[in-house]
Amino acid sequence: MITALDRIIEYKRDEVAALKRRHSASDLLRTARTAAPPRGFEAALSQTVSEGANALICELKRKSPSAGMIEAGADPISVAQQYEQGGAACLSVLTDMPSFGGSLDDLAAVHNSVSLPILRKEFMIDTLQVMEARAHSADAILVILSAVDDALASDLISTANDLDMDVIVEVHDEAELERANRLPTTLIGVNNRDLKRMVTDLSATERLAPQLAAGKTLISESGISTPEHIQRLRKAGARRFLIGESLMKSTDRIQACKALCNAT
Ligand SMILES: O=C(O)c1ccccc1NCC(=O)[C@H](O)[C@H](O)COP(=O)(O)O
Repeated sequence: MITALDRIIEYKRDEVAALKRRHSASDLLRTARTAAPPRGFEAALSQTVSEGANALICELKRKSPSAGMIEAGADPISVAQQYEQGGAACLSVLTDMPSFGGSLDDLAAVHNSVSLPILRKEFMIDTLQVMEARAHSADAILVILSAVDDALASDLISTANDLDMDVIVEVHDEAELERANRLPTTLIGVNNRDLKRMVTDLSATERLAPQLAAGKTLISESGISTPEHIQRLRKAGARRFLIGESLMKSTDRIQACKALCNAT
């Protein structure tokens, strides 16, 4: 069965080939090393949790394969500022255009309008994309284990770490979590979205949370929209949450963020 992720990875190969035609690794590395210093993504999450709040990573997401159009004309600056005012610990900016309507311009605009650390949410299949992320001031990247083998995952992680960026390794099931537990990084995102059936089910976090290795930190991702969802996921041990669609659709993003930040 061909999933939405398979389709995305297919065109990502063309995008990466075009990126390689435009830039050499040494050019991108040079630009990456002169970008604004990383803001400390993982540290900001931990700081928020240590202060007793839920650490939200709030996402700019104009559309998606599962939801279709969410908000085509969303202004990245006002969305990011609303998230910041609502108490977000960090932001996530989708930079994929064909499926999510995002871009690197969004990343730059958000970076310039708020002081929160930012995840470049992209489908990483080459270390050049990591350098490109840092060159555009991203503070963290996502490594989706369904899309890469362990060798590539390790390369992506070490490239990010060399540039002082943090990494979320994303898993969907037990087999991917076993791989994530062996990788040299702390943050593990359990994605509640089943990419085959295109449905979200918070029980993914509940099932996988106890299987995180010692020293790993859980982030629950996708399908979170209410304080009751947060309360349920907190019972499974989650304190860090990646939330996109429900906040993008909210008519009052600031209040929606605050309610999720403070849910116990
Ligand atoms: O959101 C999708 O439809 C999707 C499809 C294929 C690959 C990835 C997809 N989403 C990326 C994400 O991980 C979410 O944007 C993120 O976890 C936030 O989820 P949500 O709060 O449900 O928007």
